Amino acid sequence: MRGLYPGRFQPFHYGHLSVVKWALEKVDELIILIGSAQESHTLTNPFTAGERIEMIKNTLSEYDIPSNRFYIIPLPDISMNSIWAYHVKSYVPRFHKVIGRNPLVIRLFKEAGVETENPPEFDRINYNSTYIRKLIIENDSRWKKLVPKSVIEVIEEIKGDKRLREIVG
Ligand SMILES: Nc1ncnc2c1ncn2[C@@H]1O[C@H](COP(=O)(O)OP(=O)(O)OP(=O)(O)O)[C@@H](O)[C@H]1O
Ligand SMILES: NC(=O)c1ccc[n+]([C@@H]2O[C@H](COP(=O)(O)O)[C@@H](O)[C@H]2O)c1
Repeated sequence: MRGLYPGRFQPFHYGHLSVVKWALEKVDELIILIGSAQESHTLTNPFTAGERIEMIKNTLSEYDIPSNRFYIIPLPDISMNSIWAYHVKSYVPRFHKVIGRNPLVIRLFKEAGVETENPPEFDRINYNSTYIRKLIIENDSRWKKLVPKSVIEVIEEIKGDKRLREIVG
């Protein structure tokens, strides 16, 4: 059984990691779909698809999750929501179930006849990328408590915190 977990992961945080661990108790393999792969250097999507791949791959390795249990696949958005689920299907290995809490994503896959499952919310107040980006912009180091060590390392290596502050102006 293979599952699909879509998200923007801007950045990948402990809530996302908890969803991945939760999903891997239900499926043999998980496809982590990095959506909006064409986006970067904006307030809501500061990191490139490649940077997000590094964050996720390094985190899963940090947590000893075997690499044969997951795929990390970036995918650009398309202009038609009505065919997005089919667009995803045509780019990734076959999957049996979609895991996620984004209502539009769930709706589009349900309409395409794909089974969906909602993971629980893991401390959504703190594990929330919008909040983490806000803390980074405000130069508030509490963001470092909300993401895995591997994510801090990637953000520091690419000077992603400085990038975000400069984008905001
Ligand atoms: N703390 C969490 N617990 C459970 N699910 C989460 C949590 N944070 C995000 N998710 C889910 O993970 C998927 C990808 O989320 P996403 O990358 O948009 O993170 P986010 O924290 O919601 O970011 P943003 O604030 O930038 O939208 C979505 O289905 C979202 O509902
Ligand atoms: N028309 C489309 O391309 C389309 C539709 C629905 C979701 N998506 C993508 O799926 C991802 C969902 O992730 P989030 O829950 O992080 O927003 C986003 O990258 C979003 O752009 C794309």
